[in-house]
Amino acid sequence: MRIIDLRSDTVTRPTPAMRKAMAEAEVGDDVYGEDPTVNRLEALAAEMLGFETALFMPSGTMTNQVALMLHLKRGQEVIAPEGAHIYEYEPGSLAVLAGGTIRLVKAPYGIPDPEAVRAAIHTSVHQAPTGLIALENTHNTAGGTVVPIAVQRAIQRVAEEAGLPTHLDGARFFNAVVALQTTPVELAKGFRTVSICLSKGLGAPVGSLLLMPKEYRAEAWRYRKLLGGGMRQAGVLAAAGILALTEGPGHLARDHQMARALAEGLLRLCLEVDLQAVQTNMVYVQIPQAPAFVQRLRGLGVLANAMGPSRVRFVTHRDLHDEDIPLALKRIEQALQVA
Ligand SMILES: Cc1ncc(COP(=O)(O)O)c(CN[C@H](C(=O)O)[C@H](C)O)c1O
Repeated sequence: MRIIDLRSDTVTRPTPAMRKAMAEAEVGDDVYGEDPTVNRLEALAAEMLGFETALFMPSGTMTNQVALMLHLKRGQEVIAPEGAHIYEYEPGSLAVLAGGTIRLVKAPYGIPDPEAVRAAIHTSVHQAPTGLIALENTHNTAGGTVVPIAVQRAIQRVAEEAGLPTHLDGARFFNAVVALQTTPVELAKGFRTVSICLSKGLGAPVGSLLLMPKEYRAEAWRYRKLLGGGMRQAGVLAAAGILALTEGPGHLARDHQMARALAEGLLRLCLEVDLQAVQTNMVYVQIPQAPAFVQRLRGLGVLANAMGPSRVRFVTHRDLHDEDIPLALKRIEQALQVA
């Protein structure tokens, strides 16, 4: 039975072209800055997003956390949208590594109100001083939803008026670029730092990049080393990362179409799906006893994640076959009947 893996776009495996590039990659010791393929990847990412430099790291958690360490002094607070990954799924790293706290602001569909962000900025001596404003685009737990550029700009203005830096968790940055039909430079503009993942929808096996001004690089490099993220002949991974950046974005529109088709199919099964939130490659659906449902579904050959007691997430990605969505819907219907 073919297993249809809809748990996440992190499950994407390297393409044959990536494996060939990995095998042939020119490498050196990246801790000495001598891996030519890593250097090429970092220069390519910086050029694509309009930043002065980029640093290659093993995960998006690390690129986010190094950014938080760069921006926050101990005891400072980061303002972020409710449901932010840096709060929900980066196991308390903010407190452990940056020594910071977090203040979540309401963000329907992952979109905070700029005035709510302004109101959340701490100025009183009795409060943890705000040190950073972070956004997430696309926003994972809101449904893979997109934050409009106008809202990003408005929040960047709020930050600027308060003398605060901004960070973008762009784990699915290119999904937002495709959904907004904009350019990477336009979407990244105005942020002090941007984290992007190569290992999700873009298809690389490993890796993320932190985009930043060049004056941050030395400190970011040190934090990466401190966290054990200094890699040696990482060109083997960076070679796949280069293809992820050059060829990956072209596949994302299909992922988004498949998610839409899945969402419409789930609605036909009378399941509760907010179609307005299905904007990229994710579909969240309300299903009672979600963990038990996901287990039943696994037995029928479809993998998904329960993201709460009654919430299931399905994520589409480039490794899926065209027939996988109709087949998955048939199996989901069976899993519902068994309940
Ligand atoms: C918005 C965002 N920012 C950062 C990360 C962290 O990336 P990695 O540390 O997994 O490379 C993720 C991973 N998200 C993973 C997934 O969606 O399956 C899990 C939840 O951690 C993310 O969704």
